[in-house]
Amino acid sequence: MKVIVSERIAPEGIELLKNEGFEVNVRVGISYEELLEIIENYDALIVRSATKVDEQMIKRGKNLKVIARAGVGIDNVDVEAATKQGIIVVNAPDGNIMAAAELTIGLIFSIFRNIPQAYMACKQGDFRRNRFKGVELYEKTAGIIGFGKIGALVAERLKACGMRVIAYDPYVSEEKFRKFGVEKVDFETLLREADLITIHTPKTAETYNLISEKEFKKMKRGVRIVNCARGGVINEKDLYNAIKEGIVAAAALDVMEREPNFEIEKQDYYNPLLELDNVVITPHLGASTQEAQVNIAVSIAKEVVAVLKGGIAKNAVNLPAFEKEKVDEILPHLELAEAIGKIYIQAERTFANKIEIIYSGEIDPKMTTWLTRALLKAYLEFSVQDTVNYVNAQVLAQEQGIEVIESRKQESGKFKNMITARFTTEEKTLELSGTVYNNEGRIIDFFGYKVDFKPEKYMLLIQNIDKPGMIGKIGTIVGEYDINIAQMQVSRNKKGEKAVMVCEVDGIVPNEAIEKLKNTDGILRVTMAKL
Ligand SMILES: NC(=O)c1ccc[n+]([C@@H]2O[C@H](COP(=O)([O-])OP(=O)(O)OC[C@H]3O[C@@H](n4cnc5c(N)ncnc54)[C@H](O)[C@@H]3O)[C@@H](O)[C@H]2O)c1
Ligand SMILES: O=C(O)CC[C@@H](O)C(=O)O
Repeated sequence: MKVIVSERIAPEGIELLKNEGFEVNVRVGISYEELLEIIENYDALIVRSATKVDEQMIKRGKNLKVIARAGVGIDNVDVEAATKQGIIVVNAPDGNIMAAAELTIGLIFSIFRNIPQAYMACKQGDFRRNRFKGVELYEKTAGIIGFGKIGALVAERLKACGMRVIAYDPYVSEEKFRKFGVEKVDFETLLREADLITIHTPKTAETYNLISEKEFKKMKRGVRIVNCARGGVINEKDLYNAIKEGIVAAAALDVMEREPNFEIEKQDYYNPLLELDNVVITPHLGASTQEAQVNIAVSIAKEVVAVLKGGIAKNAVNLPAFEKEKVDEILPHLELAEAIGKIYIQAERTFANKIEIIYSGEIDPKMTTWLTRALLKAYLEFSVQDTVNYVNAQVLAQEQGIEVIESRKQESGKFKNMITARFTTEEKTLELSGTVYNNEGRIIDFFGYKVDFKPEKYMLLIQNIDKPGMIGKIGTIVGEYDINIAQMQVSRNKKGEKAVMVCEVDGIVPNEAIEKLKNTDGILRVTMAKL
């Protein structure tokens, strides 16, 4: 597997990838055109904020399995195009939040006390301090737009400076505002009341140019503005005018709509805001601390390893999200859902035109889309040619004409939680159910037979007539092929009628042995399932 890294990330991440046996090509500053030429040779692409991963790049990346954004914002990656191509997009949502919050605070102090300007003057031998009289944060109102991870860290710090903190974020619970002691306000109130406005939203269609001429006109005269989130959220031309008109006293921007190439020492980059003395500009430094860079590189490398090795990416952005603490909880459920999909398709080998998945009891509703995808992925891996993964499983199922119905039930009988999948084919409907207890998935209903077994790597699934001697016959035949039976579950609904046996075996039972088993008196069906 080959990984290309197009921007500078900490060596700890590169080492981690190499130690996992991947070939890592670090090409810091590679041009868009060159990356386009070679991207098809790679399984993973690691970028920061400067590499444009657009639809064209993604289409050319025929072998890409994962695009990793070493940072938070993924606006430089066409996630939709990646999803369509079944490419997992991962980011590192937490690694640099403290770094970005602290830079924000630094920029706020800079523009309240003119620190960069005073420093520049001193460097030039001018120590006159009267030009740099600032204002205090104490008892002023700070307006935070975007009360997410970084917004909340900034709020805590500004409160410690004695500021009144108000925030606008329609997507955050009242509870979070209460927890941080921050006043929830609407957008208009924030614009009207804030002495400081600091932006912490992602760049989306909704936030693009969120602060433009109209908004500047509603602001307090003398307001100060910081953007350490994403360029484009503030309309730069309108900001320029608002500063010239004296509405905005000072601004600090770590991000801009068009950013220069951060790898080139000197370049022809022009932005009129650079001409204004009361604007402080930094080169997208928010994430640039030693700690954040190591955090991010390691986190992203782990994600890439997980995807390339067929595991689960914790920070996949084009998959339904769940909190990181939930990983341990979700994993056994995911494995169980996959096992159900794999067992059904291998046991029946018949296309189901309808799959109903019923989640009962204590299963976090946020998990269920993942579980459904896991089940479909496992099912489809046996029936479609394309590479199936969590991202494209639902789309592929739809394309295959499978009606997928997901539902929830409160009661789960004697089990704490239960996943039931009902597969409907042209002829019949079959059910498989499982539960997770003690962090382990177990199948509890095997096509209408009550069982209790842990899905294992190799399983021999047998339907037989319930009569004496069957277990012995099966053991003898697989034994002839040097296959050991590690465990066996037998279940019947009525004495003397049909029964099932699920045998955990130590390896794949050869076809010849399967044929022998099928020709044995009393055995109705035999399949080998590999999970
Ligand atoms: N300068 C840097 O180097 C740097 C470093 C890290 C993060 N960032 C950027 O900082 C921003 C915030 O990051 P985060 O980790 O806090 O993200 P987050 O997802 O935790 O928080 C973003 C918040 O914005 C809110 N939001 C979305 N649309 C909104 C709207 N229209 N109005 C108001 N609020 C809205 C969301 O509800 C969310 O609470 C992102 O843009 C990220 O890319 C920049
Ligand atoms: O790559 C960087 O340094 C910027 C990171 C930052 O903008 C982010 O969104 O995480």
